[in-house]
Amino acid sequence: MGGAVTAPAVATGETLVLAEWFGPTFQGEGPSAGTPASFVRTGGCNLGCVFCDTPYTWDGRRHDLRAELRRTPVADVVADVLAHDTPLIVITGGEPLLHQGQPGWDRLLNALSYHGRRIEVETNGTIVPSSLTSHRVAQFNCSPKLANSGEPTARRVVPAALAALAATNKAVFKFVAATPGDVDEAAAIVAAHRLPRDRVWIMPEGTSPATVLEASRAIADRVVAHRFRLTTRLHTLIWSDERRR
Ligand SMILES: Nc1nc2[nH]cc(C(=O)O)c2c(=O)[nH]1
Ligand code: SF4
Ligand SMILES: [Mg+2]
Repeated sequence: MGGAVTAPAVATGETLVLAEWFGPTFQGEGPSAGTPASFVRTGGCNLGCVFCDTPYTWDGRRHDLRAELRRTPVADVVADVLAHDTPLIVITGGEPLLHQGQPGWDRLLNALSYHGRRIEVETNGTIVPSSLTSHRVAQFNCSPKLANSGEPTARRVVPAALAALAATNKAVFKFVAATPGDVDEAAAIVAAHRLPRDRVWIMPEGTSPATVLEASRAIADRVVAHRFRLTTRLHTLIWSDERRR
């Protein structure tokens, strides 16, 4: 037990390093696309994909992370997103599961579910979810990265994490693809890790309406051929790469 010098948990614990939180908007990607949603975007990522659309959450070479990221009281974030009055809160990043184990993470999930919000977590599928995370999260939108990310296989495909996510029965698997070959590569990962095929979504790469449409046209036939599901990026079609949309 701590002695008299131990600070009470509330003084130090219930914060998270965040890039931004925003809403109301729509969930733009995956099975819940079109659902009114608010977003909490955490700081930091354990990967560095070449196509990343949020490098300001992790890339200190291109961005001033001391300006972009802030240690934020979770109570402030919860009050703001509840006021947006959306049924869905999407926690994204960066890689949000890096924040597991911090008191602020548990507090965020507990508070949002106490208030009846559906919680989705966008994750790159390389980190095992904790039992509290698995309990509170309604859906993991798990996006294993392909070779087109520029990351080596051993960093981007972590079998134990994929297995743990699949075992929650709350994961959908969303692969970012620009070419038919990317879709085949996704299919190989699905087969190798026995991911549930009826929960696989392919999403076009792109940060503008033109590039999202171009990628969609390039991959559509191959997505059908594999009998996978296709999602678009609604927010990108509408708002391009505007932040906080
Ligand atoms: N509208 C909207 N939907 C999203 N779905 C996943 C997002 C993300 O950045 O992870 C995202 C985002 O940034 N905006
Ligand atoms: S895993 Fe996601 S947030 Fe991290 S670098 Fe890749 S695309 Fe960006
Ligand atoms: Mg985004």
